[in-house]
Amino acid sequence: MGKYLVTGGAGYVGIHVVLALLEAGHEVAVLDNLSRGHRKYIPKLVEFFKIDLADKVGVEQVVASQPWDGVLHFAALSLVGESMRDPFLYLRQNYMNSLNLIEACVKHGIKRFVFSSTAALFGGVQTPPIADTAPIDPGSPYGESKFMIERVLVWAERVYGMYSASLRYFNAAGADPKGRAGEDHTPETHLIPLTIDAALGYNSGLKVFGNNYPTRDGTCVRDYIHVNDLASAHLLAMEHIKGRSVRYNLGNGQGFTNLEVIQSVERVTGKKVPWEWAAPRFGDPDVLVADSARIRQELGWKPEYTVLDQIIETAVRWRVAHPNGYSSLKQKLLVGNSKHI
Ligand SMILES: NC(=O)c1ccc[n+]([C@@H]2O[C@H](COP(=O)([O-])OP(=O)(O)OC[C@H]3O[C@@H](n4cnc5c(N)ncnc54)[C@H](O)[C@@H]3O)[C@@H](O)[C@H]2O)c1
Ligand SMILES: O=c1ccn([C@@H]2O[C@H](COP(=O)(O)OP(=O)(O)O[C@H]3O[C@H](CO)[C@@H](O)[C@H](O)[C@H]3O)[C@@H](O)[C@H]2O)c(=O)[nH]1
Repeated sequence: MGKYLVTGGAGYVGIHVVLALLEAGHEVAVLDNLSRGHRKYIPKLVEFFKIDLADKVGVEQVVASQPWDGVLHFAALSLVGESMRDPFLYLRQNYMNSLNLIEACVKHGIKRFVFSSTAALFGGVQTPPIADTAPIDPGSPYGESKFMIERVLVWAERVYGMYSASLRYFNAAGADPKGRAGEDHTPETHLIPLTIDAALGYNSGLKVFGNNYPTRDGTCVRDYIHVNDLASAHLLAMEHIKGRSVRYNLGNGQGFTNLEVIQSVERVTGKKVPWEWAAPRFGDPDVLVADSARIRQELGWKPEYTVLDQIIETAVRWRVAHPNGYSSLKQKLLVGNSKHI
């Protein structure tokens, strides 16, 4: 069993990976500044460091404090639309913060590092499905910032021998089937939780961004992967980082249009989703669908949740059980579409 440090472990994907690590019998500590995460649902036995990755000294103290078997790095700003509005924020913060962490890891002899990369590296210009060998062409500063971090990891390996796995996830979706965690961003900007909230009457309705993309119904296509399947990939990657670094595309291999997501939510909830057309969101790639053949072959990874309705059903169950998200005190705000970024 190992002891792992998880940055961004109070966030949506991070919390699910923390739970999976604990279930596998590992010890876990979380480093998070709580800017976009939730302290409340981190299990009590998990050591917690409230630190901003921009705090180079504080980050190094945490990395040096214990003999970590590995570091999993989720903490980041991660919204495509926001990054188009404030590109330098993303380029600076994601890159510099990760540099602080990676430098500390190298200095203190961390041997295994798993990094949350993204499908946004590809910009949607390739013919789907997109393999991990496809040319990199980020369509947003967010995607570019993640590519910059992948390059830092290349040099951390070449010069210092720190091996890493960069997992390029497509769209994370769903919630812990045991109901311990789910998606709760403020404001929420992601399609699936906003569509569910629209169906449940928790927001004023969904705006669908763009109807003129070169796809089967004119709306963008995404590949939705369940957070627990992402979590199992992280555990496998951590076990297998030995003697070389890897980069894997991680998705289900099936693309769904935004309108198909609405239809799925309607099937699962049995309710109509109120929605209307809105202007395209700057920076959105047309189609992102993964070819994950390499992680399947090399690590034996296999997603458990392959049907969109099944993925959405876990998210709906969590949302119905937690209408106020993680905070029992939080007032329900109509943030769905009025404040999208
Ligand atoms: N959600 C997706 O669909 C998706 C897809 C591909 C890649 N990713 C990547 O996965 C990771 C997790 O995504 P998520 O959806 O869980 O995001 P999230 O916003 O829910 O979680 C990010 C966490 O990082 C923390 N954080 C942010 N900046 C920090 C800083 N400077 N110092 C310390 N902590 C900080 C936040 O408080 C939050 O808890 C991100 O790196 C994201 O880019 C997400
Ligand atoms: O109110 C909304 C919100 C979203 N969308 C559309 O829904 C699709 C999916 O958008 P969203 O759920 O915001 O996810 P992405 O922008 O695809 O980005 C997610 O997936 C990427 C990987 O593909 C990750 O890197 C990002 O961190 C993560 O936010 C896009 O076409 C959006 O334009 C709408 O039409 N209306």
